[in-house]
Amino acid sequence: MATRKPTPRKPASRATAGSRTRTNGPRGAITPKAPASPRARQANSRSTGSSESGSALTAIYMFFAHAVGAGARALSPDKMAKEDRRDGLPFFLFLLGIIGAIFGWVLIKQDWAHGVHVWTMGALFGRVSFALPVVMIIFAIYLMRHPSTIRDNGRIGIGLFLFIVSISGFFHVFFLQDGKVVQPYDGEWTLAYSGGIFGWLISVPFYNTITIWGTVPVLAAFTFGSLLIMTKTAPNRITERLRELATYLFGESKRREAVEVVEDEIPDAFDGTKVPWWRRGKGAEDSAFDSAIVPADDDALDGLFGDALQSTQLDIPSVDTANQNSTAVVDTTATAPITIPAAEFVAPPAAQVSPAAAAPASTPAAPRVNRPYVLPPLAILAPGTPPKAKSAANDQVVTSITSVFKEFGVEAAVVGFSRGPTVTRYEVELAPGVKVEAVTRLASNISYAVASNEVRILAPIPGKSLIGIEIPNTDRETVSLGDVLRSDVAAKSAHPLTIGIGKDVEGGYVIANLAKMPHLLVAGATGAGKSSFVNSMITSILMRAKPAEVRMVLIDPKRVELAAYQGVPHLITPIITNAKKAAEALQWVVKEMDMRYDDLASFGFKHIDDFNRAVVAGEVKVPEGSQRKLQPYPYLLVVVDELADLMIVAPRDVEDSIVRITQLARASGIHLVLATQRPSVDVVTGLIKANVPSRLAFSVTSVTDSRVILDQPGAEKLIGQGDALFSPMGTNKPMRVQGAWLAEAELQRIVDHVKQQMEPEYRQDVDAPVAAKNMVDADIGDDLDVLLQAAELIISSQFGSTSMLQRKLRVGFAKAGRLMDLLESRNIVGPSEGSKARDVMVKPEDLPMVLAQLRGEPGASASPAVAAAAAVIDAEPAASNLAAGDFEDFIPRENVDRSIITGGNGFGDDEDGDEDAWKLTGRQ
Ligand SMILES: Nc1ncnc2c1ncn2[C@@H]1O[C@H](COP(=O)(O)OP(=O)(O)OP(=O)(O)O)[C@@H](O)[C@H]1O
Repeated sequence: MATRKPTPRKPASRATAGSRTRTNGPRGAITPKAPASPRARQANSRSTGSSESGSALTAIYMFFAHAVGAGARALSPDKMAKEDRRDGLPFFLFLLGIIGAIFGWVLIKQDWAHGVHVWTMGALFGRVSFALPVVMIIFAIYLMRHPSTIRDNGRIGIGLFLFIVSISGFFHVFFLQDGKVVQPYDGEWTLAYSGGIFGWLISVPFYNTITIWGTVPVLAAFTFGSLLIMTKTAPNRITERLRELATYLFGESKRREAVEVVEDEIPDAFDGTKVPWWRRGKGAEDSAFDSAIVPADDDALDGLFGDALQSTQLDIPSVDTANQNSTAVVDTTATAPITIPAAEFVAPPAAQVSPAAAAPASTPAAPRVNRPYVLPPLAILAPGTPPKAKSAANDQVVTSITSVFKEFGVEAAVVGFSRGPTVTRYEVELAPGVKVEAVTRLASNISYAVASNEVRILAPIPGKSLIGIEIPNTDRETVSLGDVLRSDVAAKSAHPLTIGIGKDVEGGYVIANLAKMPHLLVAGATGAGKSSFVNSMITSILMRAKPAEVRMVLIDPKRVELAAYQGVPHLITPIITNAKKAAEALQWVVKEMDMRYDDLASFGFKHIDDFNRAVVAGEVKVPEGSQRKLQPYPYLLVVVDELADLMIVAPRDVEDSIVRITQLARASGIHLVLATQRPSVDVVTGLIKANVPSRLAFSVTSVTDSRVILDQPGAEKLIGQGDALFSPMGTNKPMRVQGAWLAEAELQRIVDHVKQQMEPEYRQDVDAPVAAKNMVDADIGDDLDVLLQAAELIISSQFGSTSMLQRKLRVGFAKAGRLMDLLESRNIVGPSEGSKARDVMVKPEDLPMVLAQLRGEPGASASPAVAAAAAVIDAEPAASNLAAGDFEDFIPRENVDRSIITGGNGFGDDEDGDEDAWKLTGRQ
C-alpha cells in the first residue's frame, strides 16, 4: 500500500493560490455586461483605473479560453454565436485537467510533483484522482459546447461529483491499510492511495455501522443515483432510457419498430427527429417545445430535484436592473408551452361536428418534413450602440436642475440618475416638509433650463420615495433587437411567444410574453416607431418559434409594412392587405377560436396548453369509432397593422370579432396585436379598449390620444423614434422603454433563413366550416325569393327584360331595376343596351346551379360561363391587391360582398320605363 513520504507543502500551497486567482478571472469575465444602476456604474468607473491590469489579464485568459472553446466546438454540428460562448469557467476546468495530467501522470516520478498531486486531488479523491484529468477535460469540452443549458449543466455537474465521490468510496473500503480502513490521521499519502477525504466521508459512516456487506450496496446505490441525475432519468423511466440508449448505440431493431410506434411519434424536433434523452433538456432554455417534450418525465424529475427556474418566474414585470441589467416582463408559468410533436398545423374539425367524434377528413395528415427546422442563429442580428453610463451632458443637466431648485427656493437635490438609451431619469430627493408639488410645479422651468420641451416628471418613481425627472439624451443610443434577444432574460424565457420590446430607462432589457398580455394595443403618431415595433415583435417570434409552435395571420391594409414577411412558413394565409377581407379573416379567427373551445370543452381542459400537453403525452383519447388523430394546436398570433383601415370598412363586424376574440381567445392560444396611428375613440372604441388590457403607446400628438391608449397622459411627451410607454396587463404605471430596432437587411436575412427552412402551408380547409352554412350575399338582403324568381324567369325564357320582371313578378319599376342590377352583378344578364332586352349569359341547363349560388348554398360550383365571369370580377381586386394572393382559399367565395364590384345604384339601370321589348314579343 501507500508509503509515507515527506510533505511537499510549498508546491501545494502555490497550486491552491493559483487556482483561486484563476477562478476569479473567468468568473468576472463571463458576468454579463455592466450593472444597470447608475451608482453601481459610477462605482465601476471609479475602480476601472485600478483594475486595468486585471482586465488585461482577463482578456488574455479569455483569449486562450475562446481558442480552446473554438477547438472544442470545431467538430460540433451546432454552430454557436460569439455572444453565446461561455468559455471562462470550462477553460479553468480544462487547465486543471491539464495540470492534473502533468503532475499526476507525466511527472509522477518526480517526488515534488508527486507530492503536489497527493496534496491536492490525491488527498481529496484518493486513487480516483488519476482519472480526474480525463474527466475534467471531457466535462470542460462538454460545457464549452453546451454553454446555454445552465440548469442542465448544474445537474450534470452535481451528478458527476456524486459519481466520483461514490467511486472514491469504493476505493476507500477496498484499499485498506493493515486490514483497516484508512483514516484522515493516517496522512495525505495514505489517503491518496485509498479513497481520499471524500471516499472516507462517504464510506466510513456505513462501514462502521453496517460493515462492508452493507456499505457496498449503499455505494452502488449512490453511484446508480448519480448516473440517474446526470442523465436526467426518473426512476420509473429507467428501462425506457436503457432501450433508448440501445437504440442510439445499435440502431432500431425491427422487433421494436413494431411495438413502439407511439413512442416514435413523440419527437423532439419540429420534424420529428429523435434526439437522445440526455440532450433533450438542451433546448429547455431557448426552445420552449423542447423543454417539455417528455412532460411526465420532467415533472417527475422536477419533483425530485426541484425546478427553481420555473417556480420563480413572476406574473408581472419585474425590474431588477441592479442585478442583471434586465427587466423581465415574462411569465411562462401559467402558459408553459408544450411540445408539438407533429410538424404541421392541423385543422380542427368543423364547428358543428362534435369535436370528439370529428372525422379525420378535416384533419389531413400533413406531409412530414424530413429536414429539422433550424431557428435563425442570434448572430444574424447586429449589436446596437454600446450603452454609456454617463456623459458630460448628464452633469450639465444635473447642474441646471439644481440651479432651478435654488432659484425657486425649493429644498430638493438631485441624488442620482440612471441613463437609458433615449432618456435619462434624474432622481430628486425632497427635504422633509417639502411638498411634491413644489417640484412638479417647476416642470416648465426645468424644461426651460435644460432646453427641452419633452421633460416628463414622475412623482414618485414607482417603488422609490424619489421624484423622477426624465429628460431626453442629446446623444441617443440605438437598442438593437439582437442585444435584447441575446440578453439573459430572453435566453431564460422558453416561451415561443416571448418577444423583445427594448430597453427601459435604467438600461435594462424589456422582454414580454405575448401569451400573458394576452392581447396588445399599439398606438402612436405616424413615424413614432409603431411599425418598427411590429417588425421587432414578428422577428422575435421568427427567431424563437418554429411554425409548429406559432402560426400567424398578418393583416396589413397599408400593404407595405409587413410585405417583407410574405411567404414565411409561420403564416397560415398570405398577408391580407384588403381591409374587407381582413374583417372576414377576423371572423374566421372567431370560428377557429370556437372550434378550439369545442375541443377544450369536449375533452375537459381549461387551457389549450393543458390540452396540448395531454395530447403530446397521449393522455387524450378520442371516442370509440372516431378516426380523428389529435394534434396539438399552435399558438395563433393575429397582427393588425392598421386598425383604423378596418374600422372604416366594417366597424361593427370588426369590433364584434375583436371583442369576441379578446374576451375568449386567451385560453385557446389565440392572441391579438392591434396597431393604429389613429388612437381616436371611433377606432379604439370603448369595447375594444376594455378587452385589450396591454398597451404600448408611442409618441402621440395630443394628451387626448394618450388618454385613449393609456387612460392617462404621458404619451404626448414621448420623443418619437421608438420611445414608448409600455403598460402590460396588471400594471397601472406604464414603464418607459426605447423600442428595439431592427435594420431592414437583418430582417431580410431572417426572412430568407426561415423561408429556406420550410414552405408556408396555407390553410385550405377553411371553406369547410363556413361553406356548410348558407351565406346569402349582403346586397341581396330580403330580396332573395323574388331574385330567385327573377333569375328563373330570365334564364328559362332567355329574355332579359325589366318590363317582363315588372309584370310577371308584380313588382314596381324600381324593384325590377334593382333585381336586374343584382342579376347583372352576378353575370347572369349582360349590361343594359337601351330599350333592347339584355343578353342572358347563363344557359337554362345551368339554372339549378345558379339558383343554388344565389341561395349561398355550400358546394354550388359555377358553370363555365359564370366561373369565367367571376374570374374577371375577382381579377379586379386581385390586380390591385397582389399581396392578398390566395386569400379566396381562406375566406369562402360566398362570403364576399360583391356589391362593391357592381357599382349599381340599386334603382335600376338606365331603363327609362319605355323599354318594352317584352311587349313586342306579344307575350303576357
Ligand atoms: N426603435 C427605434 N430605434 C431607432 N429608431 C427608430 C425606432 N423606431 C422607429 N425609428 C425611426 O423612426 C422612423 C419611423 O418609424 P416607423 O416607420 O416604425 O413609424 P410608424 O409609427 O410605423 O409610422 P407610420 O405609422 O407612418 O408607418 C424609422 O424610420 C426610424 O428611423
